[in-house]
Amino acid sequence: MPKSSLKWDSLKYELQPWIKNAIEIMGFEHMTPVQASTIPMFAGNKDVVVDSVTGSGKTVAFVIPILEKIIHENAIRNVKKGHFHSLIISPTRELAKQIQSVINSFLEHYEHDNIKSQLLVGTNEHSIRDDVNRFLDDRPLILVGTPGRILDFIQFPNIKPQSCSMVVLDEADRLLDVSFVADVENILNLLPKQRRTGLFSATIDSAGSNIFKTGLRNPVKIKVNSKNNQAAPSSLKLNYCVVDPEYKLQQLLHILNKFKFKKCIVYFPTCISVTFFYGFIQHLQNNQKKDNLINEDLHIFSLHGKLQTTSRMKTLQSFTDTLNNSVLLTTDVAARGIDIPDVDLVIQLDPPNDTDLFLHRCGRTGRANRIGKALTFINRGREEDFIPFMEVKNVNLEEDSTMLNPELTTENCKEDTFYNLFKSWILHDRDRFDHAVKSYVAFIRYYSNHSASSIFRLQSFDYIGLAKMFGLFRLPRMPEITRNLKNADAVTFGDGWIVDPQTIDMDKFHYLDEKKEKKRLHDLANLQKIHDKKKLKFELKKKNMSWSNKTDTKESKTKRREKMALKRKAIEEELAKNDDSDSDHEEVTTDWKEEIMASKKRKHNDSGIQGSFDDL
Ligand SMILES: Nc1ncnc2c1ncn2[C@@H]1O[C@H](COP(=O)(O)OP(=O)(O)OP(=O)(O)O)[C@@H](O)[C@H]1O
Repeated sequence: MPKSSLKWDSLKYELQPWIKNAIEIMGFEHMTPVQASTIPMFAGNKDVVVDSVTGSGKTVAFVIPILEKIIHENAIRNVKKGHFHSLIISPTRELAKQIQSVINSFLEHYEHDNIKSQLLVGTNEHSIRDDVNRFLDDRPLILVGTPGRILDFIQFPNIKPQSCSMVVLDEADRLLDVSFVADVENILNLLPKQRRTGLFSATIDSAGSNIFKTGLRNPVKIKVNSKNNQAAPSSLKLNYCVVDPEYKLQQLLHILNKFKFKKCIVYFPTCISVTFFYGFIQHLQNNQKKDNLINEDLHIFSLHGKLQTTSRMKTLQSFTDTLNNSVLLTTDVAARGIDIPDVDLVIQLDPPNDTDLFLHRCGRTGRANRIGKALTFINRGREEDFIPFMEVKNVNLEEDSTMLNPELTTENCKEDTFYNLFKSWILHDRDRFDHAVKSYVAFIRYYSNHSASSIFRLQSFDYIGLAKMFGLFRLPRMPEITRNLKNADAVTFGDGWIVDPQTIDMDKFHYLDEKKEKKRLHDLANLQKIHDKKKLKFELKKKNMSWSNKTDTKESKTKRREKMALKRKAIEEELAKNDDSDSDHEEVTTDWKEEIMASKKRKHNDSGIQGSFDDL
């Protein structure tokens, strides 16, 4: 698009003077291409499906049409108490809050205070009833929130969705995937059919035919790629480097220590790994003077979906407000939509298990034509196929190993003081060990769900390297490891030990927490008292059974119970039908008994000793 056609004056839609004023004060000299294409359509009478790269200004492209429509439809007068004019749905609380602040930054320039917005996100601080009361008191015209909370809210008797005339699904492909689509459909079914609908995302094609579930009417598709037809903006440098899993954390610290940045977002695969590594990194910072492993001036924050809403919002704000050397350790909760202008570096410790998320994560930097760098760690070996795989999706990644410490490879690094330090931190409190094991197991689970499963293969995974990255000295017992780890004995001390088992006495490995330690000692004493060999075997099995097997057993138990209940119901129905037929009764009873026998047999077969690892 030529620059002249991006002048606000050239827009084929006359904006309200106060909106023009707001745009000028916000310093938006030109429209972005997506704004130039979307505003006249959406503010006119068209439904839109907008597919535009990350950081290209989609929020303003739907906020301006909503504000314009409110004025044109005289919603301030026409929308009665209990009704609202527009609804914006977002997949995360953080994004919903951010959208609301963009709306408010426009409304600051409106001469009256009768256009208001309200945030609807789940929090412990106020209930839906509080949201409803506030809504009835404040009479906001625009609602912004997450699907679950919005659905609960609009089903309240006092809330009348009949006047809603505009609805926006931001990150629409995410809102239409399995985890949200049912709620979103239910919300849309409660809204009037005569409305304008807008779907926005940088990866909208992934929504496939689900976009038709949104009740679009003759939509216009607006697509804005970057200059070279790439799926990422041209201001964003996409790099990768090949690393050995066991040195990943050290490489990350090396980069954070050695390179200058304002804000850096580091993506971890799971919530538990964020808390685990955050804990260790905090320890390194507290001992910075002694160990000198992390720069004093780094400000480290952690954010993930298992934290309370208020704490999440506060962390994001602190990260935004810290101007230099600010590092956010996070998960995909902060992958989509989050707009923090000064983020100049994104690091992914592993590619995400959904390839669309790769673009969203990278897109937290290089926004609105600012320069940004996104670096992805790829495990040496099979994972290197990820690069050509992404090329096919119009995502070109360039290798850049210049930020790495070349000493940190399995070949070069003989004595690993960092690993020893990590290990001794874990050995200080058994809770840390439990945490490490859980994080490790969660990672394997995460890895096994990769959408590109031919590249991210459990069969060729470096389980020992990963265990070292988590500071573990013994592999947890998992079927995935037993099945896939070849030559375990050659590289370990046997029985899952990565270090010499003589050096760690598991019976003396204690919890700092008094209660936990008391229970551990009590269980240990009980175990020592058992002289009956069979019982001891059983208790040991219970204690050492692998984490994932425990879950599997629980799951299969529930499944079996459900199956039995269904069977019982079917038999009862059958009996009721054939009340007077003895032979049939006999046949059914036999069948029922057989089922019980088979179930007992199954239980018996399942009860072989599973493992001898002393983990969870
Ligand atoms: N016309 C404009 N000129 C300059 N900057 C703009 C303009 N419009 C929006 N921006 C800025 O661009 C940045 C990115 O905008 P926004 O968050 O809407 O992107 P997005 O396309 O929704 O990205 P994502 O797909 O990652 O959600 C914001 O900081 C916003 O203030």
